[in-house]
Amino acid sequence: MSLLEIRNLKVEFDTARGPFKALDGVDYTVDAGEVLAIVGESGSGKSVAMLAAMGLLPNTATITADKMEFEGLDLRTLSAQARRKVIGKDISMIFQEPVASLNPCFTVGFQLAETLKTHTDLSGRQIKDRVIEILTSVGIPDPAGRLRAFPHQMSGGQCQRVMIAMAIACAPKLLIADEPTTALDVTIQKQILDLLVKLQQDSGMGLIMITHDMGVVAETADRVIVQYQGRKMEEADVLTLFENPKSPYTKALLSALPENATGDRLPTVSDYAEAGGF
Ligand SMILES: Nc1ncnc2c1ncn2[C@@H]1O[C@H](COP(=O)(O)OP(=O)(O)OP(=O)(O)O)[C@@H](O)[C@H]1O
Repeated sequence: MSLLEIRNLKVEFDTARGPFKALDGVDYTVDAGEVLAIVGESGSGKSVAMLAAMGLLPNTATITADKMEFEGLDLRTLSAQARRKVIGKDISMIFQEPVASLNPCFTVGFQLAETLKTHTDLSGRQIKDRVIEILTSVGIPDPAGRLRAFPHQMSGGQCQRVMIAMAIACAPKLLIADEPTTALDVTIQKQILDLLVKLQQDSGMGLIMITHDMGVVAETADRVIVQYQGRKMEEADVLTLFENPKSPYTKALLSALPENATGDRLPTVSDYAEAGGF
């Protein structure tokens, strides 16, 4: 049984300008121990798909799917109470804006402890020990001292490490990382990616990496789904995708990498599109 299995997922938003189809019949499967990258340009529906699976879309969204299961548990029919037991514990998510994702009014230690209080039966002492242990595992120096730090007293890279710590605090079976390095400096990006891959390998959890960056795909993924305008263009293992891309859109994405620039300007995906798109 797959960890996450979604069939024919469709999401439509009710907007002031009428219905907007953000996702049109996409399938996703992730197994334990696997890294799936979902890649595509902004607006292709990468985040919407995962937010739909986690039940985090606003009620202007109409979600349908033939199947949406986590370890065989039907996510479509879960009550709010049952969902809270799964989301944040067995499935957790990190977002691209680490500083904005943390609450500025509470210390890092408090926020981490809250996650553990919500999802475990650990005592106060055990929670403190576990918080220090997790901060150590995500590479925060002087973790005991940092418990009392507020998010604004930490760098963007450190805040992202704290977000990762919160996400893995309850040893999730599936971690969804939505553009986790986009807001960070290039050197820090590499460190955070390496950390995520190490944590994934050590724990054997499934990891879904949402990204628009083919470099991130190459560094992390086992398998890749390429999305464009709410549809799946291609799915392949990472080597096949880079060596033998099938879809014109994947070829365009790869051709538009800066290292493939030949003229005096960087190529864009649309340079490779046929009239009317892909
Ligand atoms: N709450 C909403 N109401 C209306 N439209 C929405 C809503 N949330 C997302 N959308 C639209 O759905 C489409 C897909 O959005 P999504 O955030 O999944 O894109 P993405 O591929 O993750 O891109 P990005 O990397 O920019 O987040 C976009 O056109 C977006 O504007």
